[in-house]
Amino acid sequence: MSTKSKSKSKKPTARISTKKPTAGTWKVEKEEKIQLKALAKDERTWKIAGVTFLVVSIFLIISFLSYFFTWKQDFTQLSRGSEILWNSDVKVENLLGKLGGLSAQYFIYRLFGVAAVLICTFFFVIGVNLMWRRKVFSVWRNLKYVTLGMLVVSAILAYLLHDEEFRYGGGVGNVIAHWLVASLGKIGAGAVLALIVIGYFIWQFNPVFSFPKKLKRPVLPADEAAADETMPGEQPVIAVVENATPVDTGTGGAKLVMDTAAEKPKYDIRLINKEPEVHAMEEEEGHERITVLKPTAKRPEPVIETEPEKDAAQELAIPSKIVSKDKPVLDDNLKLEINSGPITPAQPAAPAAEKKKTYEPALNLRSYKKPTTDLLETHGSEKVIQDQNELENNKNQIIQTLRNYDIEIQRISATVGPTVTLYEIVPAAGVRISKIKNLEDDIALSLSALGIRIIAPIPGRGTIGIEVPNARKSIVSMKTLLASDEFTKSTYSLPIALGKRIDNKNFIVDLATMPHLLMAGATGQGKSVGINAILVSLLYSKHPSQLKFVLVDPKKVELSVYSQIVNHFLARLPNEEDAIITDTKKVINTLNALCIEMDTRYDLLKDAGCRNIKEYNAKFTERRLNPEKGHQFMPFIVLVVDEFADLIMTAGKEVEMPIARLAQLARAVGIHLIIATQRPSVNIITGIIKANFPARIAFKVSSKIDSRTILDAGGADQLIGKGDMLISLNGELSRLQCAFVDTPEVDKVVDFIAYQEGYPEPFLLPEYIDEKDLEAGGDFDLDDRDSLFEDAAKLIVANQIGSTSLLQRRMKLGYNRAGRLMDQLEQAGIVGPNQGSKAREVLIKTEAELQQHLDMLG
Ligand SMILES: Nc1ncnc2c1ncn2[C@@H]1O[C@H](COP(=O)(O)OP(=O)(O)OP(=O)(O)O)[C@@H](O)[C@H]1O
Repeated sequence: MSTKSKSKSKKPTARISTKKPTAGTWKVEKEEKIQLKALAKDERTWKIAGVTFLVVSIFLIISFLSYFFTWKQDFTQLSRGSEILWNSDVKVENLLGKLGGLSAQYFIYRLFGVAAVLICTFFFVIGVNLMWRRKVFSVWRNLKYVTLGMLVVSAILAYLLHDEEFRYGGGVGNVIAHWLVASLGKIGAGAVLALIVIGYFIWQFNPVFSFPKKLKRPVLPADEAAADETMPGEQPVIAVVENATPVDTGTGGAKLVMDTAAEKPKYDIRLINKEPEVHAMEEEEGHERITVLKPTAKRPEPVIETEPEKDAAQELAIPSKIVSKDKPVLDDNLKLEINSGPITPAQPAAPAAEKKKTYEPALNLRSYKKPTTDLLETHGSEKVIQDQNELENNKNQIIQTLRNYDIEIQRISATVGPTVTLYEIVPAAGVRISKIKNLEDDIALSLSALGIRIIAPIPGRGTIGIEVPNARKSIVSMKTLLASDEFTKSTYSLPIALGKRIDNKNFIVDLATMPHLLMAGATGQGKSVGINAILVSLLYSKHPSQLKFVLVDPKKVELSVYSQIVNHFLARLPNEEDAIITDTKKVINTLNALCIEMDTRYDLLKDAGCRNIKEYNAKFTERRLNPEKGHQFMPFIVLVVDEFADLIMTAGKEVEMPIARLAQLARAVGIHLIIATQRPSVNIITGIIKANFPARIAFKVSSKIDSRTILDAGGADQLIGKGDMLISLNGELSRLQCAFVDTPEVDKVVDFIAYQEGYPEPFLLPEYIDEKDLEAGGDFDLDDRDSLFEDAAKLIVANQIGSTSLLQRRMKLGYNRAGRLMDQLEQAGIVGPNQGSKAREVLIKTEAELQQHLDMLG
């Protein structure tokens, strides 16, 4: 079903009684239903409900808190129950009056005691979710915790404080505690409650229990030290080295020589809050490993204390213990036992293996769940229909037709696919293949079937193939492909389930290796379904932190459904409202912004010494790249352009050039392109585009020329439509039946994702300002400074590097804007002139000086 038909079906429908209605009643009934439905859908209704829940939660918390102070005075009155509400003579002290007092008395005294305050969070969570109309917090999880928490806490408080005047555990707590004491005795009940608390803490915090033991060999590999470049807000890593002999290296750092020959450890070494550069060096004779530790300047310099054993102390350049100024100094008699267990609560001395905790990009949307296959439909029976008569008839006709042209065959076999059957023939010796190929039309005519395609020869098989459409075709459901082991267990970076081959094997490929895809097909032949199949595959396999889409949809309807997941999976330009781009001018800006993103990513890769996004992300997740230097986890970016012809017609080179540039270079940095067009003519799929899109898909096209344009081969004109397609990949042409995913299914998948918590905003692409607009701006006028001028000046002065790419990276700017800022900084006398490939000189040395300078500029 196309989107157009979908929009029709989405209109609210009124259920109309089949009884013949009288004119008056019929109208009222219909209107009422529509109004109620509309009311439920109206966002204001949701907001009002949300505010109501929030008010209830605030009401309860205030009345509960007040109750803790006023219960004594109010108790007798409140015990009379709701009757006091109507009795104006009754006065209570609770801040929220009689209703507040009654609610508090009910929840606290009758039910859960102090633990009743947890119930307020439940109303709060529902209120917030309703207000924002999405799952900001998980109601189900909250309900679990609140219920369990109230039961356990009330029971514990009732058990511990049963003699108190105030009912800390409430009625429910008392009942549970009494029952436990009656069943298990006082000690048994206490033990059970303690067990629940301890169990909860173990479950929640998973503490490490281990006996103090001596480590066999020192552990401080280079990559662990690199991992010490902690993420902002994290605990500094504590490295523990034992059994080491520190020796002066003369490099300003220190060398720790691990002496495995020593019977007992010479030194216990502990580094706290260090930021070392660690280099693993070659083994030395008699020593197991050498590690050079060199503190860097940025963090507080460690104070070094020495506690060598006996006279070895004199040889040492560095001490056996290094502690930071702002951390508590460790006990002088450091013992190895300290290593194996937690040292102090503030300094989690994790064992070496645990210390190397990797950065998990998915953790910032921790509760995100990938869509499940039950959201999708199974279309038709899925079974390939083998009609024996049809097979026999076709076989005989093929043999007969070929015989008419004096072509004898040795053998014929058939493979029945979802849409076509492949007859493979082995011709008799001496028959020229080109002869069979030339007879394509005649064979088609005599088989009186559309869509005959002759493959002569089938590469690698030494046979000639004749594909004949099946009389009854089966639909390949997306659901089957996504549920298949090939898909669920695939290790691909960007797995896409495209469809089934003629031999019914699932065709699942990695978009990351393709690395870009060109799609063509006449209208109504399955292109939109194909694009949806690709997008849905990716949505099923990737977490929002790993993938972002840039969607270009000049037709405005095809991809609009994905706008709901803008904060999960979409990228957009800063200051743009719509993430789905429909306007040609914005497409140009977006493509150029992607080029900037590509360049920035290349800079980061270069800085990290990585060749591609995979290596880079691996290094980043191992915490070997410093986010303070602009490094960040790179999600894949997939650009989808639904109607490329429209763009090329209106914008020509302005669109073609950035697309070609991206197609040439963007693969290594994880940017992949999917470009679709209805009109695969040479002025649209130009040489330069074609050269950079090695993977191409053709649905049915209207002419052989179109087929040649897209595939460099005929055949696409003979496809039978409805998702029948040819894919040219790595120089090989395969016929597939594209997976079918209907628009309502896509809706469901998108809803499933949209309902979950997303990021606060879409992934932002760098800003791109058209050079033409810049030129129009003319010379820099100090009164007309860029809004980021001051920030840029501060950044440059703080770093003392006059580099445009620094501005680009740290301020997430496009090249043009960063360049313009740099020019303005030059004209303001903050940096010197351009020095080619070298960074500009920074003329102002301190922040104070800069402030003065800026004040002077006014
Ligand atoms: N893989 C498929 N399996 C079965 N039927 C399909 C498949 N793909 C498309 N169809 C059928 O063909 C119809 C048209 O497909 P689709 O909307 O994808 O065409 P299109 O090429 O995008 O057309 P347009 O360019 O006009 O939007 C679908 O509504 C569906 O009925």
